[in-house]
Amino acid sequence: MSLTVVRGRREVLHGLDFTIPVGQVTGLLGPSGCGKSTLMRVLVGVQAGVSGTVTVFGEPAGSKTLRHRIGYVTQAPSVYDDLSVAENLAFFARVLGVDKAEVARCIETVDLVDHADDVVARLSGGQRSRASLAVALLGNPSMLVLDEPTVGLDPVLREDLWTTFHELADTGVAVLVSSHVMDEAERCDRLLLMRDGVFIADGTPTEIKEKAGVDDIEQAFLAIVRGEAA
Ligand SMILES: Nc1ncnc2c1ncn2[C@@H]1O[C@H](COP(=O)(O)OP(=O)(O)OP(=O)(O)O)[C@@H](O)[C@H]1O
Repeated sequence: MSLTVVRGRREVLHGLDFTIPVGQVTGLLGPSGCGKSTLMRVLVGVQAGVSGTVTVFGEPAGSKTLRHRIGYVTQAPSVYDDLSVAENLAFFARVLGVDKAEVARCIETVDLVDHADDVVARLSGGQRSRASLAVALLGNPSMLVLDEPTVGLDPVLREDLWTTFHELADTGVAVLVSSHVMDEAERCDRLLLMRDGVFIADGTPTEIKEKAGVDDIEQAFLAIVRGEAA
């Protein structure tokens, strides 16, 4: 059954049907307030007011058995300012019951080895995002849900992060990345374009552009919206 979510008194997701494939980076793109974070909260099992059937690796979203299989990074930094990167990772590894050896692996994956002993408060915004991502990688999740992970980062850091997302997808992880900026679209293997709580397109960037008869995703988004309004 399709996914519908009511927040407060308003329905914010209206009957969505979708799958998130493993081994790919799926972009969830749409304007601010269209429902991207809500959809992500449903997948990790923390959203109330949900109707419909949402399964992740064959289990109902939010099942206890999925706890270690999903890594989630929200828009708010999820690391402690007064601990170093390594101390943060060691702390969360203990909380999650994950092997200590994981700490070094995750720090390496996000390329923070040179800053492992730096206190988070002294890191740049991009490095802080990487530290949050490293926490989400503890326990080797099969699915990564990343809510606007590249917001506010400079182009070089954004490029590096996208490379990391693809490397993770290449190991078989299902990577879901949200963004409200359409220029991130081309970096995704597949896109779910969202507006006002519905999907207006679902496909590869090339498929979506071809179908809309334009050569960039922002134009495709506008063409689809105008087409729907017509
Ligand atoms: N706690 C809440 N209670 C009621 N409504 C909410 C709540 N949080 C968000 N909403 C509403 O749900 C809708 C979807 O919000 P959501 O945060 O999912 O959008 P988004 O696409 O992630 O936006 P952004 O890109 O700004 O993060 C919005 O209309 C918002 O006003």
